[in-house]
Amino acid sequence: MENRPLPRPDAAAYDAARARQNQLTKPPGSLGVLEDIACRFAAWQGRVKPDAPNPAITVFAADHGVAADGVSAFPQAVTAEMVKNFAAGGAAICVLARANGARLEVVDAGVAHPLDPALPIVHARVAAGSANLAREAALSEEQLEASLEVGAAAARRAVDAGARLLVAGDMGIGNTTPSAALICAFTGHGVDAVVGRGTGVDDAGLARKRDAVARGLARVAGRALTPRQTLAELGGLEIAAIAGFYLEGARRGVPSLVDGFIATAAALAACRIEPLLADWLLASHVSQETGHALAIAALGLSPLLDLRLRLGEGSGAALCLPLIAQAIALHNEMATFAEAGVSGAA
Ligand SMILES: O=C(O)c1ccc[n+]([C@@H]2O[C@H](COP(=O)([O-])O)[C@@H](O)[C@H]2O)c1
Ligand SMILES: Cc1cc2nc[nH]c2cc1C
Repeated sequence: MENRPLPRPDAAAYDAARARQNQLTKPPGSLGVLEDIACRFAAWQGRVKPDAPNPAITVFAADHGVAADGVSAFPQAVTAEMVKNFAAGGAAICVLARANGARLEVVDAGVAHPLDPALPIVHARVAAGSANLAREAALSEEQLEASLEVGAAAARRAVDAGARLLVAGDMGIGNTTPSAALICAFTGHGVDAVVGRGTGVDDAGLARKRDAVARGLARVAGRALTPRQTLAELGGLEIAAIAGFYLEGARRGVPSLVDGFIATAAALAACRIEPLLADWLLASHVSQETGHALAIAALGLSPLLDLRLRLGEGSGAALCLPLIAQAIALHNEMATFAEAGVSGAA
C-alpha cells in the first residue's frame, strides 16, 4: 500500500457550509449533528453544497487462529457459511444495502474454509486465517502488507464506481478478540474495560477471551512496536484490510463511516499509522460490545446512533445512511431566510 500523505479536508468549504447553515430557515444550530455532518461533507468534497454520498459498502471476511481457544459462541465454519449468505443476498447487510441503494461488495481476505471460486465475491484471500495472537504474531509482515492492499484495492474500486462515502463491514468468527487486543494496545485501556461477549459467549468463554487478549498483550508489552507491527501482532486479515480501505479512501478524498467494534479497532490502527485519517472518519453507532465507546472516544468521534447493535457486517453504518443523505438534502435544498422572505433573529 502507498505511503503517500493524506489530503486535508477543505477548511474554506467547511466555513462556507457553516455560513450557509446559519442562513437556512431555522434557528441556527437547530438541526444539531445533521448540520455538522453536512459541513463535514462540504469540507470533504471541497464545495459548499456537497453531492449525495452514493455510498459503497464492502464486507471483508476472514478467520482467526485465536478462535481455537474457545473465544466465540459460534464455530469457525460460520465465517465461510456467512460469506455464502452474503453472496446469496440473505444477510442483514444485504437487506440494508438494498434498502439504501448502496453498492455492496464482499471480499474474502482470509477465510479458513476454501470458498468456491465461482462464488460472486472478490477472491483476495491472503492466508487461510490468521495465526493465534495469544501465542504468536497474528500476521506476518508480508500478510499485513497484502491485507492492507486488499482493502486499498477495494476502496479504489468503490471510488472508481462513484462512491463519495465508504462503509467497511466485517465478518470473522473470533474477530472481537483481536479487535479488543488492538483497542487495548492502542488506547492503553485494560482488558476488563474492553473485552466483551462478542456473539454471546458465556462467562467461561468471556474468561478465555480475556485470557487470550492478556496473553497477546503480554507478548508485545515492552517492545517498541510501530503501529503497523502492533496491527500485525494482534490484528487479523479482514481488520488490516479495513484499515487499508479507510486509508486509501481518504487518500482519494473519500470519507468513511465507521461501523462497530471491529471496524473501530481497524480505524484506530489506521489512525495510528496515519493520524490525518481521523479527519476523514464518521462514527455510525455505539455497539453493545464492551469497550466500543472507549474506542470511539479514542478516535475523537461521537456515534450517531445507539440501537444496542452488536452484529458487524457494516450494519450499523448502513442504518445511518438515510440520516446522512437527509442531512445533505436539508443543507442543499432548504431555503435561506432571504430566499423565503422570513425574518432572521432579532
Ligand atoms: O461490530 C460489532 O460491534 C460486533 C460485535 C460483536 C460481534 N460482531 C460480529 O460477530 C463476529 C465476532 O464475534 P465473536 O464472538 O466470534 O468474536 C464477527 O463476525 C463480527 O462481525 C460484531
Ligand atoms: C450468524 C452470524 C452472522 C454474523 N454476521 C456478522 N457476524 C456474525 C456472526 C454470526 C454467528
